[in-house]
Amino acid sequence: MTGTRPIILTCGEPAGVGPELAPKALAAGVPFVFLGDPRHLPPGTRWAEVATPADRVEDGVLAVLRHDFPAPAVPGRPDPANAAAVIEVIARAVHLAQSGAAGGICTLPINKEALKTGASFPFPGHTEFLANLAGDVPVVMMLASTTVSPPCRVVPVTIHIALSEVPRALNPVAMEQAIRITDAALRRDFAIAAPRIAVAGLNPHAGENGVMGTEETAWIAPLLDHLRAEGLDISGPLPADTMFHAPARARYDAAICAYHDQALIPIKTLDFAGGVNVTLGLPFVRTSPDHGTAFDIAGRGIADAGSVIAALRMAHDMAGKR
Ligand SMILES: NC(=O)c1ccc[n+]([C@@H]2O[C@H](COP(=O)([O-])OP(=O)(O)OC[C@H]3O[C@@H](n4cnc5c(N)ncnc54)[C@H](O)[C@@H]3O)[C@@H](O)[C@H]2O)c1
Ligand SMILES: N[C@H](C(=O)O)[C@H](O)COP(=O)(O)O
Repeated sequence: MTGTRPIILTCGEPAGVGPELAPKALAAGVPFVFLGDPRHLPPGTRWAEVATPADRVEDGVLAVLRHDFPAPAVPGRPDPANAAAVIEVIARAVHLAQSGAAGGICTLPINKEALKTGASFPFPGHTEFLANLAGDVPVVMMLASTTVSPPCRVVPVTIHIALSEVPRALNPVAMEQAIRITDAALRRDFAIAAPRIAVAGLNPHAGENGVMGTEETAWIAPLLDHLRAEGLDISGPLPADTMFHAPARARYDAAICAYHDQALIPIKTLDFAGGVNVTLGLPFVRTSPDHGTAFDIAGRGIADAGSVIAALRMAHDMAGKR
């Protein structure tokens, strides 16, 4: 069965919290294989090398698909010499997922700056890199809570761009694409038969009828009317400040937001330890914890594994539905 194929857990930035979270993630209780350099794992980790994702290891032992890095990992201090290998690991995991050898991928955090400095990484994050590896397919980034009720699921239409560029990048084509991809993924991957989507405005009070900005009246509201006429269940444009408290969240399954922080502040505030980043629209399953490399605590063994555990379980669950 598809859902029983292991998930590939990519090592991410080895100077971050990724390598210490990998053995803790065994608590997820789903089959997965760590793809990275075993020399970066914390001392005392019980691990065994496997040749393919399907190979079995003893319970309580981390299965490792070996990818040798040129330099050791010093917690909190990314080495530019390792940047290219971090990128190779992601590409190798995608290949394993696309070939059918793995059920999907779950990515431990990368440090964008370290990859840019060390390997001229031309993408702002995994999301854009994965879309490129998949053949430049349109994707959206969704972050989903796993431990709060009603759930919080958010999709920023614009992702890793400067705030000053948001009004120009936010347009009807991008918003419609985000809504359609989200609607389809909620049906396919989250088993929601009739998804309810809420759309945030860009401006305070969703523009308050043009008094505080005109994007809502000029094109967001007409676009939503058009999609409603097609049968999509959409509310909005809504004032973003009042759409994330519990009674408001009970009225929708996912919130489409204008920009990164409008979307990610509510989810990371409500469920930092259980939030999952999932890329929708890819031909393979990809999830990730919601946090970054956490250089300030890396190597101390105190990083919370809740988010990566939730991400592995979600990837396994999604793979089973495909
Ligand atoms: N999926 C990804 O690859 C991903 C996701 C988010 C951020 N990042 C990258 O990570 C780097 C650092 O980003 P940041 O500092 O904004 O966010 P961060 O999530 O790394 O850290 C923010 C704060 O949360 C704490 N924290 C993070 N993860 C934790 C955990 N598992 N347990 C306990 N505390 C934890 C950190 O110690 C820090 O105080 C950046 O380069 C960013 O782009 C990558
Ligand atoms: N924007 C995400 C966040 O702040 O959590 C994060 O940078 C991860 O993005 P990728 O999955 O594209 O690396």
